[in-house]
Amino acid sequence: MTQKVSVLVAGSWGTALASVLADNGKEVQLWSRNEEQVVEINEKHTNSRFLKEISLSPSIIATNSLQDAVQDADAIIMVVPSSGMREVASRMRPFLKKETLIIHATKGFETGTLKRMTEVLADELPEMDPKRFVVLSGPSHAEEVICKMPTTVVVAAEDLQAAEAAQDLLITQYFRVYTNPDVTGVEVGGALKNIIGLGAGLTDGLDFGDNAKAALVTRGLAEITRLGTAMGANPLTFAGLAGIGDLIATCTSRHSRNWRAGNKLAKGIPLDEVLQEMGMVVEGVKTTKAAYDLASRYEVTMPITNELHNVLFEGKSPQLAARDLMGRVRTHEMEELPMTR
Ligand SMILES: NC(=O)c1ccc[n+]([C@@H]2O[C@H](COP(=O)([O-])OP(=O)(O)OC[C@H]3O[C@@H](n4cnc5c(N)ncnc54)[C@H](O)[C@@H]3O)[C@@H](O)[C@H]2O)c1
Ligand SMILES: O=P(O)(O)OC[C@H](O)CO
Repeated sequence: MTQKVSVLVAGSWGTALASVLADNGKEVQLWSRNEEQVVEINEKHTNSRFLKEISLSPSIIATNSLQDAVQDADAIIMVVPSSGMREVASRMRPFLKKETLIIHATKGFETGTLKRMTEVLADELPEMDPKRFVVLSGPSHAEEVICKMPTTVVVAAEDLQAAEAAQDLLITQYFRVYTNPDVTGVEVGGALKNIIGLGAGLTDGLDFGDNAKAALVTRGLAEITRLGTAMGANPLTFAGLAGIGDLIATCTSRHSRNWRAGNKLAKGIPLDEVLQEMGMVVEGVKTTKAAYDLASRYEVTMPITNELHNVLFEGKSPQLAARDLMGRVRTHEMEELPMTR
């Protein structure tokens, strides 16, 4: 029997994942709260606001009804920005079957609570087994996936069967899906790489050069690993797709919203104007604040996050932030490894 999969919501990434599912022969519903967008997807098979000039499979059915999208679904992929995860999860709860597989592909923490997205899902969907919540992450820009360009991602769940079920739903010739049991690591890696993506956009915008960007990515990975490990992640996860893989994509791609936002900040455009101009979610901004607070909660040193926080929210100039990063007290590369003289 054909599996029914619903994707919530019809932003860039949700639409690209709906497309992968349709190519994989699934019966796909794509939920949006925007009526005009639903009509456009069903009648013209386009989603022009998010993915210009792309024709979608006519088999993707858009709907405005959350009940229709949720009630008969074998699997639901949640791709709402982190700011909307709790609201959408709570609204779908009355219609949800216990057996439905819940996957999320959102990269961020909840503002205020600092919770990971599977923790927010566990709060709002208490009838569901949290071990079966799956997170999908990795280097995957919607603009390339929608064109069927070769892409690899990782799905993580505590329950291997749930991760494999997600893998089965999505794996295609051009979309290769790996499994990983480390939910915390995959969620933390996916969220924190956006901070470094913003920093890479700033670095490139200030013409700091390739050495500086390589340093940012490498030392960024060090602080992601430090916080992630303190939160319970396996450090090896950060050497994988949800860590270094996604850092490379976000810090080097012209598609990256975080890189583009950082690049605009380097031109002196104020943050609120940058976000307005982007018109798409830039998760790294809220994640910088969350990571700054998490670093304090877990007593972890995160100098890049700290300086980016000062640039975004305290009015510090990026040039001064870079100077202060370079001028930090001297240290050795692997803090955990003892040095001998
Ligand atoms: N775009 C990508 O290539 C990509 C790739 C991997 C992961 N992601 C992650 O996916 C998530 C979504 O990103 P995106 O790029 O698709 O965003 P987007 O800006 O393209 O679209 C977001 C959509 O969510 C809708 N929305 C926001 N709040 C909502 C709410 N409370 N209820 C219902 N709808 C709501 C908006 O109207 C919009 O349609 C982010 O966490 C992002 O980091 C994006
Ligand atoms: O466009 P960005 O910077 O939000 O990144 C999108 C994806 O997370 C890349 O894997």
